[in-house]
Amino acid sequence: MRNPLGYFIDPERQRAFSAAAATIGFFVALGLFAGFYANTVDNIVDRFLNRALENLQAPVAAASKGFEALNAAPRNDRCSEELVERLRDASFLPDGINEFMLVNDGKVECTSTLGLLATPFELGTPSIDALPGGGRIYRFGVNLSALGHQGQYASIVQEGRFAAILPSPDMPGAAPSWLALEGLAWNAARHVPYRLFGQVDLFFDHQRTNPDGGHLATTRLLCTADGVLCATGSISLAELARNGLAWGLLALAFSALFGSFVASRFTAFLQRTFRLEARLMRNLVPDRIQLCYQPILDTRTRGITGCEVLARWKDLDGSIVYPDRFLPILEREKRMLEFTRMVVDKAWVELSTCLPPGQKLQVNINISPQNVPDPALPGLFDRFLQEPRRFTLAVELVETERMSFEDAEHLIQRLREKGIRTYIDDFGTGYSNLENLARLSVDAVKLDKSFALAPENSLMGEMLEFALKMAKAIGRSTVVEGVETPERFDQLLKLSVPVDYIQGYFIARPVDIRSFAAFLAQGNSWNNGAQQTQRRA
Ligand SMILES: Nc1nc2c(ncn2[C@@H]2O[C@@H]3COP(=O)(O)O[C@H]4[C@@H](O)[C@H](n5cnc6c(=O)[nH]c(N)nc65)O[C@@H]4COP(=O)(O)O[C@H]3[C@H]2O)c(=O)[nH]1
Repeated sequence: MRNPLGYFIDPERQRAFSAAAATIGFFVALGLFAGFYANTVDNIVDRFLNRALENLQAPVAAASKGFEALNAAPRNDRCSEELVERLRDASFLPDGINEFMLVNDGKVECTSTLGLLATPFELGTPSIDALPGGGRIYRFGVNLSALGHQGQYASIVQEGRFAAILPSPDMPGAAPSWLALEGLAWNAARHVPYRLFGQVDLFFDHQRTNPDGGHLATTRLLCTADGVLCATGSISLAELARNGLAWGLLALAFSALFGSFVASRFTAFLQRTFRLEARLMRNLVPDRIQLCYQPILDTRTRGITGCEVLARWKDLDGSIVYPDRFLPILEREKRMLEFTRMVVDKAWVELSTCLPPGQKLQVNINISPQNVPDPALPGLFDRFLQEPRRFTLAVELVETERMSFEDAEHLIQRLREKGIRTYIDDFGTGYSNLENLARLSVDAVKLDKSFALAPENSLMGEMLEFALKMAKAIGRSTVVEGVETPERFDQLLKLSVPVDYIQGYFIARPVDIRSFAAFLAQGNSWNNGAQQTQRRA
């Protein structure tokens, strides 16, 4: 079954996952910024509403007391010395910082500080807000210089005939441009709200659109516990966006940066976790090793007398990885003995169960130069050696500059004592040469496939016969690999120096154990290549 992790191997998919990670990173960062900004806005609104409420409480309390005292008296409809005195008394109540006055038909007739006015002061119609329940509120901003009060006052509130001037609530620091505020003193008993300052109707807008006082609403309301004082704040989203544009752009840029940072970390993580090396190291298990068997033809009997065991590794996505890619990694990670053990064990299981008991076969196993000095290596082949009637073993080793002659010769001797043959593989390439070959007492030489694959009249082609002669001269058996065509096959059989064994696609490609067993069962015989080719055609 395909391992789901195999999905992550493909670089295209890794890029897609990284792009998704970048998008998530971008939106998370943007969300955090937005959350932080919303929280900051929320805090600012709260701060101003609280401050507004705090600042309203003292003057409103004083005004209420004043109205109570004035309205308690029986006659209060016309100005008189006695009424002015009472206006003054109301003004001097504890915390009484207000100016009280008597208003008839929108005209101030007397005040606590000016007494009886010779000319009644017109409060003016535009300042009156009509409210549900019949209340009347004079809007702030009336110029009261004529009453002797310099500058602007926040509000004139009126109950019945009496009115009071409430100073603008003391707001330390101006509210931001995106926040409009309104303060009301709500006389619940009489259903009369006195608007004390701010933008008209915010309170009623809020009541209309947010009956439950929704937290995320663009208007917010804060009232004292007794419900008498309320401050309403309204947030202008357009103004807020304009105001926060620079921060917004910065947040976008930072979020994009963060997104690309997340993507780069995620890509690095995927590449680290799913690079071939990491995949192989985590999954070097027998189940992932696949073996192929390539037949080896004995030129004297023209029959298949042996096979080379060739390993592949099955990747997480089910694809097959060839030795040229995974062997260098296993060498680097010093896992070659473990790997060779798995190959030998698996080859034993497959060959001993799938081949008929009467089938005699030489099994050629590749080993790594890293295995050569390892004293544990010869012991790996014991199971094969217990069935000498079925299997003989040969170990193929490639010469490298890293391999010491002493170690190699020691291994060859130990293997020979156990009845195992040794082959020099890929002779003619890399580090291998005739001098080295003569010094090692191997049983056979496998000429590198580049000899057989070379065009007939090329230098390499000519060298093939020469290399065979030299190998024969020092008493080694010979194997020619890489025979792909009937012409090359025929040509090899006609050489003055006979080749002992032939291996290559012309005989058969490396195949799995079932196909190999079927191939052997056919009992093909290669009397000559042309005949074989015709038979196959
Ligand atoms: N073009 C062409 N190629 C042919 C022909 N006949 C065979 N070959 C290929 O040549 C390679 C022969 O194996 P090698 O020289 O031992 O070279 C092997 C061997 O050195 C190493 N190797 C394979 N399996 C193992 C293993 O289990 N252990 C170790 N240590 N090395 C292994 O990997 C090398 C490559 O193995 P493969 O990729 O299987 O490649 C194989 C085989 O598929 C042909 O007619 N034409």
